[in-house]
Amino acid sequence: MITIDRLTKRFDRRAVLDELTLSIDAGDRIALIGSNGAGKTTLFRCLLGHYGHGGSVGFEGTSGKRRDARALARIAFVPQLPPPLRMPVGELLTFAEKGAGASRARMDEIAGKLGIDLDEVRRRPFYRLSGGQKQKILVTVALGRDADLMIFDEPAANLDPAARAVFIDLLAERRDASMLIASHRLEEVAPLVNRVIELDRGRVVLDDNLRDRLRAGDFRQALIVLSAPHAPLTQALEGWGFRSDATGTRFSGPVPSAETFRFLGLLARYGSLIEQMTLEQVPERVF
Ligand SMILES: Nc1ncnc2c1ncn2[C@@H]1O[C@H](COP(=O)(O)OP(=O)(O)OP(=O)(O)O)[C@@H](O)[C@H]1O
Repeated sequence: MITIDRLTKRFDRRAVLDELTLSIDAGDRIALIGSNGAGKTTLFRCLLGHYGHGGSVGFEGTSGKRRDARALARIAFVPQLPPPLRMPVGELLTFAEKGAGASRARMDEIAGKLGIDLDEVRRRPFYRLSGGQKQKILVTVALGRDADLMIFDEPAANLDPAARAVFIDLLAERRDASMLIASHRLEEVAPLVNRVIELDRGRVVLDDNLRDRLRAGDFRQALIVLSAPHAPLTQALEGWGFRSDATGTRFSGPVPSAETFRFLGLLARYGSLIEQMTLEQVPERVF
C-alpha cells in the first residue's frame, strides 16, 4: 500500500528521519510509538507530502516521490495540534461533506457518541473551541468519511476519559481502513492494532507484527462466550482472526503467546459481557 524507502528528513542539517525504510500493507493497523522527538509527526508529514525529504515514499499505483492527489484523498488525518481554522464548525463540516465525501449522517452519529452536539457548535469558529472539542470535531470528520488509510497523531490526548473510551470503540469498529496511530499510551491502542512500530531518533527500532507471530506457531487457543452479541467486540475479535458461531456470541481463535497480555487487555474492556473464557496452550508439534 505504501512503501517508504530510505526516507530522510533534516531540520537545520540534523537528520530527524534517518534512512527510514518501512512498508505499510493494506489491513495493517499500526501503533507508532517512540519518545518525544523520535520523529513520529515528521514521518506523518512526509507521508502526507507536507514536507520535502530524501528517499522515497511510494503509494500503490504511483512511484518515487510523486504524490498522487487521488492517493492522498484516500488518507484521513487527525493532527496532534489542531490547525487554527477561523471558519465556523458548520462550514468545516460542509467542506468535509462536499470536498472529502464525508457522510453527514455518519458525522452526526459519531459526534453524538463522542459527546459533542454539532448543532450547538455549528456557528462557532473552530479555533475558539476547547482542545478536546477540536479533537472531537477532527475525529468526527476523519471517521465520517471512507478512507483507505487513517493517520491519527495522538488523537485522544485532549479527550476526557469517557470520550477516550468511545473513541477506542469507534476505531475498533472501523475494519475497512488501515490505520497508523501515534500514541504514548500503547496499552490503550494495543488491542486495536496488529503491528507495533517503534521509532527512535528517526529510525525503526522495533517492528512487531501479529501475523509473523501467528506464522511462528507459538500460540494459545482461545474460546470466548459473550452474554449477548456486541458489535465493537465482535469486530475487534475478528481483527484478531477469530471466528464466531451463528449466534454471534461464541468465538474461537488463536492468540500468539507473546500477545496474551494485549489480548487480555482487550477483553478487560468488555469484562461485563464475557460469560466464559478459556485460553489453552497448544501443545508443541513433534516432528
Ligand atoms: N518544523 C521543524 N523545524 C525544526 N525542527 C523540527 C520541526 N518539526 C520537528 N522538528 C524536530 O524534529 C524532531 C522530531 O519531531 P517530531 O514532532 O516528529 O517528534 P514526535 O516523535 O512526533 O514527538 P512527540 O511524541 O513529542 O509528538 C524533534 O527534535 C523536533 O524538534
